[in-house]
Amino acid sequence: MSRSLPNIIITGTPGVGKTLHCELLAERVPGMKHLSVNDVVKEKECHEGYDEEFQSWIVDEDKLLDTIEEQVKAGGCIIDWHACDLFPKSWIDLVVVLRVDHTTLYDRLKARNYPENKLQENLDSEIMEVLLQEARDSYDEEIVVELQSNDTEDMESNVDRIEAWIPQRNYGEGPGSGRIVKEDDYSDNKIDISNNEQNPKPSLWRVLNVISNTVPRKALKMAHDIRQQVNFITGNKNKLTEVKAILEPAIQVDSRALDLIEVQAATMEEVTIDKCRRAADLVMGPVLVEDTCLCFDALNDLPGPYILGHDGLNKLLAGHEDKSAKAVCTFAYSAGPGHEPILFQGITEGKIVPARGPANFGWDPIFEYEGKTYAEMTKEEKNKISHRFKALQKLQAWFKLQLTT
Ligand SMILES: Nc1ncnc2c1ncn2[C@@H]1O[C@H](COP(=O)(O)OP(=O)(O)OP(=O)(O)O)[C@@H](O)[C@H]1O
Ligand SMILES: [Mg+2]
Repeated sequence: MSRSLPNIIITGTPGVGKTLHCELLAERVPGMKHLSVNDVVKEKECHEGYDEEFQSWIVDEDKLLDTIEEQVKAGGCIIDWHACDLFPKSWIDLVVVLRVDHTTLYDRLKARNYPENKLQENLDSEIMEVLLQEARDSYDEEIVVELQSNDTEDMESNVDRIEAWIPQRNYGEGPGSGRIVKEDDYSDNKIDISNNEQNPKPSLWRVLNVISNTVPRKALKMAHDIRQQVNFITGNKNKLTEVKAILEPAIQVDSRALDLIEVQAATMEEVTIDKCRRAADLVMGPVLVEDTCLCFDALNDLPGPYILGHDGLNKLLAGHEDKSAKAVCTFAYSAGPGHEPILFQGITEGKIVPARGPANFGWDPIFEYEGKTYAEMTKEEKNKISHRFKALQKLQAWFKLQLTT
């Protein structure tokens, strides 16, 4: 079926400005209509209910396509949604992927009161070019264009361009018939259609990260399937609280207290690796173990893993001018029995001082960093600079990488 006006998808991460662009275009170009998938899903009940965890409607894609088919086939639709791969190729003449600087996106999502985890997931998605990749994977390269949407100037120029690309002609008659973007259009670098081979294919990122008010069913199912979970082996409640505060909700942390005898080994890394292997065998699944130590510069990194009481630690340094120390945290993760543990280490440099602050977590009162002991800091302050935070940051980054490969 031919159509005299094209169908355009305007896609991108939540908050890039899809709706704003669609509304402006629909106002400007006679015959073009704004088709908001979010609205159709809710008004025509093209969903299978509400997912509380992701706070999104689960879209029934078959029902959605049936509902809009007639309208789209007639042409002149500006389709507004963050997913684009479900629309048949024969329906679509142009795919515009809006992009935005992540600081600008942060401000826009913050203004919408997005919770921090949802905000972060969407920012990650934008940085990883998830939707651009999805568009390139789903449609012919020459109909996919990337446009910046940082400010009103960008928006005006984008709308001018798209308007200029809508000539009256027959669309939808075989491959390329509706091709309205030509090589010359890419000359000023505003539009980049190059296939970026260097980027890892972020197919799993998409399902985890683009969390909006409506999500495709298959994306939501996969998001649940690949939720990350680890068993943190510890009997120390304080450590568990810190690890949960830093890793959740991205990675669900369950805890198990196992009695693991520590081997005598030359380095703290060897001790941690051995402990991790034995924990994975016992739990028969993914485990995370942790070791913390204090290393004094004046004592060639002793006492290391041999932790003494506050007094003992202070006395060790009594005859030394140099009170500088490193707090070292080493996590080891194993995916299960037979899987080689992977280490993540974080180091915070400070100095040893007479105890200050509440004495309810190990040597926190005697380790001073930039004028405050760990014990004098709030949990939030400590969790931004601590050796444990730095190690967990590496662990988080590694988990994310696993999802993209
Ligand atoms: N190019 C731009 N210049 C200035 N402000 C913009 C621009 N694009 C979007 N905004 C602003 O950012 C906010 C989000 O825009 P909009 O609602 O159009 O995003 P969206 O992509 O449709 O998001 P969603 O996927 O959640 O529906 C709005 O307040 C809008 O005014
Ligand atoms: Mg919108």
